[in-house]
Amino acid sequence: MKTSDQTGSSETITSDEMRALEQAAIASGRVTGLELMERAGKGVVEAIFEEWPELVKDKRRAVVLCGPGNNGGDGFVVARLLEKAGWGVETFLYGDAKKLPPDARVNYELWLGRGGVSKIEVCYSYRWASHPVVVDALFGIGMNRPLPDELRNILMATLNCRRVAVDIPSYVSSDTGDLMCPWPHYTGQNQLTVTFHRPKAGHVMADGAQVCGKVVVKDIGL
Ligand SMILES: NC(=O)C1=CN([C@@H]2O[C@H](COP(=O)(O)OP(=O)(O)OC[C@H]3O[C@@H](n4cnc5c(N)ncnc54)[C@H](O)[C@@H]3O)[C@@H](O)[C@H]2O)[C@H](O)CC1
Ligand SMILES: [K+]
Repeated sequence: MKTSDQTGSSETITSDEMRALEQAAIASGRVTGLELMERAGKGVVEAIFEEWPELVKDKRRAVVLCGPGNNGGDGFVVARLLEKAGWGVETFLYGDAKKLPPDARVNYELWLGRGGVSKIEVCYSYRWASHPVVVDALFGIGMNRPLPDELRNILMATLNCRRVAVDIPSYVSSDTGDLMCPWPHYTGQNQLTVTFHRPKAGHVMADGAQVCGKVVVKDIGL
């Protein structure tokens, strides 16, 4: 597993340490959660074009799978920035938009100004081959229980696409690298994982070291 680190250190941190850093930066007034989310989404889009430069010129199609928390919020930022770059973007939300945390809700609303959001159930019968990029923004460091079967099945159907995990694939524990659902171990190919500030243990340990594929660490100014 390669980590290309733009922040100068590949030392891993825990999800608690990451949350504490984010909260301290926000509490200091140096930055807002919304600014951190925008930087995270921008970092994901940068990493996509760095990893697959051939995608820069064409107007491509992407699917963004957004979850009920701030990882989903990052996904709505990615959707907006790709659409602004001329891509055709479809977003799907797992959960209730009305229950999104504030920063994610802002980015959900911002995205609504540019495109629709479908319920994740629509993905159950999706033809994925026509989408070169699928962004997994379902769960990040807040994942705290096994992935529901219906979400696992959707992610399994995307194995042949260029897959981009926001922060961490939604079936990997960010603190242990354990798989949070039955998942084939060989699936690191055409998988890009874009995380923020520092790699997490889940990117370099246990099964996470395989299934995270190429891990890129983006600085979000913490
Ligand atoms: N804090 C910030 O300002 C920033 C956060 N970033 C991104 O945010 C995520 C962490 O967001 P958080 O809301 O804490 O957690 P998640 O989005 O990962 O998910 C929480 C959400 O999902 C529910 N949940 C957890 N596990 C499951 C499951 N297995 N099945 C169903 N539902 C589940 C849980 O109850 C919550 O509702 C971080 O990874 C970053 O991507 C920004 O990057 C920077 C700013
Ligand atoms: K994710």
